[in-house]
Amino acid sequence: MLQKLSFKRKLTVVLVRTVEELNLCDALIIPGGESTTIAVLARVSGLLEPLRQFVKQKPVWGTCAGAILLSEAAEGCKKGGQELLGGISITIGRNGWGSQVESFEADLAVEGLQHPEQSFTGIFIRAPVVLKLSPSSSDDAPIQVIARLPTDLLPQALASLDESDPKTIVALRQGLHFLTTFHPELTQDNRFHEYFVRECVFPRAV
Ligand SMILES: NC(=O)CC[C@H](N)C(=O)O
Repeated sequence: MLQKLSFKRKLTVVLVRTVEELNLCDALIIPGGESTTIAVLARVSGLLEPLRQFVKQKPVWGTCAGAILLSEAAEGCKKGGQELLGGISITIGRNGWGSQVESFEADLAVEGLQHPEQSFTGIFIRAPVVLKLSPSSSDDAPIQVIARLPTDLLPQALASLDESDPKTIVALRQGLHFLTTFHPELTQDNRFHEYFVRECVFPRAV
């Protein structure tokens, strides 16, 4: 998705599996998958602490499981809890829309993307739900909501939610950090990738 974008500046994409590869990067996307597994693999490959340091300094976007790892607190974790990287001051709930069979797609209106008049197809696969926004100190960057799930599309169990409830938030940004609870990379639409690079990565690159 990133390689299909064209910017005036050069963008080099690296797959990160080691500390050496991480050290090559000015920004990082943590993909979806399974957040507990990603955390365990990060620990055994010696990446957990380097990732925590990276998150403190550089732009990071987490999609779905990646969004869980970027959250300061998570609910619905396996016994014994789960290691997180933190970076975004929210509490997130794993598998908040239900199991795999309750995965769904929804057309989202998103501000800040190119061609904002065109909706974006959000693909939600055992997606997490934003439970609480909790900026802990006045030093924290403000949390900016980028997209919400329209209340008429909410799963039955959540249908009565007020549209300003944090649970309707499906994309948000705090400073250099960005999360989507759905999977933009599973569409052919790279406007979220363009947004992340334009808004979070290039403005601070020297
Ligand atoms: N599509 C996904 O990334 C699913 C995330 C997964 N349910 C988790 O809790 O880690």
